[in-house]
Amino acid sequence: MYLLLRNLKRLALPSSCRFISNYVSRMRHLFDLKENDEACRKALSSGSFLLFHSLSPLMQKTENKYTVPFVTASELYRILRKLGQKEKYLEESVLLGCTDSYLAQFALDLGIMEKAKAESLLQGTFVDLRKAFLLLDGKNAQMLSQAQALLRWHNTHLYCSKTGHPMQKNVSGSRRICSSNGTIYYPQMSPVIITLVSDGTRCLLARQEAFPSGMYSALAGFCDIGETVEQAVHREVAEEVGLEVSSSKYAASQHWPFPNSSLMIASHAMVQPGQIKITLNQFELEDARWFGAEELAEALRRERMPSKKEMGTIPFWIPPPWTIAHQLIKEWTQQKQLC
Ligand SMILES: NC(=O)C1=CN([C@@H]2O[C@H](COP(=O)(O)OP(=O)(O)OC[C@H]3O[C@@H](n4cnc5c(N)ncnc54)[C@H](O)[C@@H]3O)[C@@H](O)[C@H]2O)C=CC1
Ligand SMILES: [Mg+2]
Repeated sequence: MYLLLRNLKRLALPSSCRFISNYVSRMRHLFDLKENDEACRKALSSGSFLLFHSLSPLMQKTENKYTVPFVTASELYRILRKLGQKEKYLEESVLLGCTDSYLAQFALDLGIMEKAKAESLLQGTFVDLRKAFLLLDGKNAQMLSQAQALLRWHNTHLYCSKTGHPMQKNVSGSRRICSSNGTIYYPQMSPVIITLVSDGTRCLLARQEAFPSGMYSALAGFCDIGETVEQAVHREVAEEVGLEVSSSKYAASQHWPFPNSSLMIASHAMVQPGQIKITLNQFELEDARWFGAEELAEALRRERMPSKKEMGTIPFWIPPPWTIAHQLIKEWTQQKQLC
């Protein structure tokens, strides 16, 4: 009965597309591809693919612009053959989404193949994702973030953590199943808070030693088990800069692939009146400072990471426009300049 209902539901999908919005019908189509291995296998043969090598995405440069190409299935079959792989390798792909015309989009890592040969056949370069993020716009970066996080999760969950037996991925990559006892594992994300602390006239940005030179960002930190988002904001600000938050307000969220896969939950926070003395936690941060609206407005006007050659020394700069940190800084600065 269940199977009959499932099949009827699946059969009903294309005709129902006439009555519901494109978005809803695409989401139903994707749900079907995630749940149904046969449908997803079929979608692989007409889909398009973002390619990675050892988790570094393929990028192509045309004039001064970097793009992230989607390679068609037929082109990919041809390249796999030239790299000595069988067509079956396509099933290592993970499903990302689908186009407005229901063509499925996947990501595939060619890490077991020769990198230089793959780059030459694909006329592109596999670029470290952190570097790629500084060269791309928001839409491309968000797609790469999702793709790399999913590929990484599969790559690091080859065995069941309970039985030690190998796990198999379903065709879409929405889960892995233990070959011994059937336990299902789903891709995981860690909740991370990111908060822009303000004293009413300035806001606080900080940098870690590992950040690129000159870059400052909002305070961020992983949520502890058992904590609410508000508690995590309170604790992280106290831990990292020794200040006490009096209120915080949710702003937005963003998926972030580093160091594994995080859901960044962004907020604006205020400190207790008069509490503005920063006590830096030197295990976590290299520096933290208060910045005024003028200084931030200037940083927002700069499009990209400043070049050393142009500027002599690297001035203060903030994360790229599509990052949630940038969005928080922009919102705060716009609000201050309206006042
Ligand atoms: N998208 C954006 O605009 C921004 C994103 N971020 C991201 O926020 C994340 C968290 O920021 P941090 O200041 O590094 O966090 P953090 O302040 O919690 O410190 C990191 C330390 O937390 C510990 N930790 C606890 N749970 C962890 C987990 N699930 N995974 C890894 N480490 C864990 C580790 O000891 C690690 O060294 C980073 O991944 C960073 O890339 C940071 C700033 C801007
Ligand atoms: Mg932190």
